[in-house]
Amino acid sequence: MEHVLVATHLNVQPGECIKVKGKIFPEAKRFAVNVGKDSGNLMLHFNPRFDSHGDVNVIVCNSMEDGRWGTEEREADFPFQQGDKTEICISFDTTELTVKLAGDKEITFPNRLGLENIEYLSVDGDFAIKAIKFS
Ligand SMILES: C=CCO[C@@H]1O[C@H](CO)[C@@H](O[C@@H]2O[C@H](CO)[C@H](O)[C@H](OCc3cn(-c4n[nH]c(N)n4)nn3)[C@H]2O)[C@H](O)[C@H]1NC(C)=O
Repeated sequence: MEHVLVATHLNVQPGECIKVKGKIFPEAKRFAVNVGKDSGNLMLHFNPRFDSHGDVNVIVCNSMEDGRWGTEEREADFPFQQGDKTEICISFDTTELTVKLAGDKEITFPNRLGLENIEYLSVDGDFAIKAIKFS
């Protein structure tokens, strides 16, 4: 699994926002943004799929605990286009994560791991990162 970016020791607190700006490859099949404690403990695996694992234009969200995937949640909205620039903003509190997307779309996902901060961020797949911003 190739990572486009891995960042650690971030200590992002509840209410703060992790902004990931970039460009989706023209022939993108999938990309993913992962946040959590480390690569095996993810509060959120945010995985837009253009055509991957049999999913077409679906956002798959999941968590991972000690290397084991949790139960997937699939989102109806798909505000992504291959070849487009996009920006996602991830924030969290003790109960849930919020992902702000283009077009004022918002997706929430339960904070299943109950983590109190985000130390780890990784981005992988068909996505060219332009900027990462913590605010
Ligand atoms: C229907 C058959 C059994 O269910 C399927 O089981 C697959 C394997 O677990 C599920 O795909 C995984 O879903 C995980 C989230 O729940 C992850 O998205 C996992 O991908 C991990 C991954 C791949 N990559 C990657 N980087 N670069 C590329 N090409 N791939 N990086 N991380 C995917 O391989 C897939 O989402 C799931 N589909 C359904 C409908 O449940």
